[in-house]
Amino acid sequence: MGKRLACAAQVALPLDVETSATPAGLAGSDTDSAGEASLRRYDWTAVESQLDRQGWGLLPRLLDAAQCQQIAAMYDEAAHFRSRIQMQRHAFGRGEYQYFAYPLPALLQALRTALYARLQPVAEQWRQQFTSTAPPWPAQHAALLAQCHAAGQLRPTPLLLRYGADDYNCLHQDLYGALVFPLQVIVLLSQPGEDFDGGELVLTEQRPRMQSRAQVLPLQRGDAAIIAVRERPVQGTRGSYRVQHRHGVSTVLRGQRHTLGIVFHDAE
Ligand SMILES: O=C(O)CCC(=O)C(=O)O
Ligand SMILES: [Fe+2]
Repeated sequence: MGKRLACAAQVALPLDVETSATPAGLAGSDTDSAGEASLRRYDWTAVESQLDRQGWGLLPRLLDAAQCQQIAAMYDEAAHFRSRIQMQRHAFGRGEYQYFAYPLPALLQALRTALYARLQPVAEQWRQQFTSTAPPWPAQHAALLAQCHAAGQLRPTPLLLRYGADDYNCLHQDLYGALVFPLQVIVLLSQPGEDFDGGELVLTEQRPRMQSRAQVLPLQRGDAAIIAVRERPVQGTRGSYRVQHRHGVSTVLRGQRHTLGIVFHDAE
């Protein structure tokens, strides 16, 4: 099971409930180009500058209401998933989520591939700013997955989360192994104020020797948040330094909230 770095310390790894069946996912090149087409309408220079300045960026209405509904409904179809995690059992919070199995549903596969291609230049710029000795991030997501698989990170990380009243998600980082692509995407599938109240996505940032700052991300149904997985570089007077990030969800006060999480590296 992958490592999810919880509130302050690394916690015990959750036990997977393996599911045997796999869904019939269609991930053809037509779907992949549809994924690219849906991203073309965004101003990526603006998104990149949001990511650099605040560690998160927004893609308003990445999915329409029907697509949100379609993905949220998968939660009850066990064949889509490889494991189910009850957050309370692992002190991750309260509520539950499921990891998708390969092959991913076509829409999700297309989004993961197309989003990676758009985010790779940001990751690459961050890598260079960190003056890291790590190798460059490959341009294609398939090449990143090949690297993950060679490193023993074989299991798909995209997940579907379901929260009811009183559920919440502790501050954490989605690491899952040594190979960590620095950006991830969270799509809100439910409408705040209608489907649920409360349940805000929170991102904290911690600068060296400073107290943590919290940012609440303003999401509507279908909006995607791109967030830093672990850290981002900030330019200081004497070179770049690392700002640490964690994310979580405040308590849901009423109703039901679904989110789709897209992590680009696979899990140990
Ligand atoms: O439900 C949310 O908004 C957060 C989901 C999450 O932690 C993730 O996708 O990694
Ligand atoms: Fe997460």
